[in-house]
Amino acid sequence: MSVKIVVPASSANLGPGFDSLGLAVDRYLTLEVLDDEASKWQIEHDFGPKIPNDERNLIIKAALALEPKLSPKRLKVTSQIPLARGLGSSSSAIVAGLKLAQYFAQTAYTTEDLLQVATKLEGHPDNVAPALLGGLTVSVMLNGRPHSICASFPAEGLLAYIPDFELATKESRQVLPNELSYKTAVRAGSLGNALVAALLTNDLALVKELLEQDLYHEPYRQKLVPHLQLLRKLAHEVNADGTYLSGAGPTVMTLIGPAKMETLIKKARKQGLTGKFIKLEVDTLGARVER
Ligand SMILES: Nc1ncnc2c1ncn2[C@@H]1O[C@H](COP(=O)(O)OP(=O)(O)OP(=O)(O)O)[C@@H](O)[C@H]1O
Ligand SMILES: N[C@@H](CCO)C(=O)O
Repeated sequence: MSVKIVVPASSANLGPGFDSLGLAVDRYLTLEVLDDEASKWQIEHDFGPKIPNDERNLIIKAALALEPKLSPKRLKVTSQIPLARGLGSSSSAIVAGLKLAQYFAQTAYTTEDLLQVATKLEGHPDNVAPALLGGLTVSVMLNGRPHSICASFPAEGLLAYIPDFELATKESRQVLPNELSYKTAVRAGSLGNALVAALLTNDLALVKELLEQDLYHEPYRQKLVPHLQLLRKLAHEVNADGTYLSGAGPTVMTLIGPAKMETLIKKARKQGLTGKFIKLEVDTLGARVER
């Protein structure tokens, strides 16, 4: 009986929800077990030579982080999630490895166990939580452990603009400040609080305002993603419902009804934006094992 693990992509931050809010979306990484009693760890993929095919691969490293005694397997991974684009590719790989270990381990690991290890490996919970749990997640670290509250998401459509260049999270985090002034920190926190409240009460008009008011990361990353402000301006012209930097970028996400998407895409092409547009929906299931 072949085992298949499916993990959704994720879009983190949602502006002022930096390092806390995340949303699972309907593009997937699929991990297949070709041989569950192999002589050594192997993983087939088409991500290119930079990605290892042995136990150095992030998927296998995540599996062994949870269950070090896991016996070697021959795996195959395919993915619709572009690497280093701000759609949670690393988190999808980590969660896939943890689900693999959970499936084969003798120990009954809980979802909370997986979230804890995933967050440790990724460094923050806002991509791994939606990848694991699905939907919209609001996460916080308490005593070194991640806690994620799951919620539904009010928008009726998502349009991602994926530029044709990579932006590694590590590089994108290097431009962030070490601290903020007390006044800015208080303001930034109130914007994030209000965004969560607007999302949980389906107040889309308020979500639209708050999504674009981040003070934690977008102002500093702007120079790395110059297309963000242009797309935000064009989205306002078609009366979309808010635009934010997806994760560490360079992908930009716009909340927009399907009927307006083509108009926005045409405007963007006229302005010389040559990246890929993909229409997305929220994934509500999160990571799952399919037989
Ligand atoms: N399926 C995979 N298998 C193995 N390694 C992967 C896989 N997907 C991502 N990675 C590793 O993660 C790196 C990309 O992670 P990074 O955090 O920079 O971007 P991201 O996760 O795509 O975007 P973001 O975290 O901003 O949403 C890749 O360069 C690769 O090293
Ligand atoms: N919150 C993270 C998401 C990317 O993994 C960041 O913006 O750096």
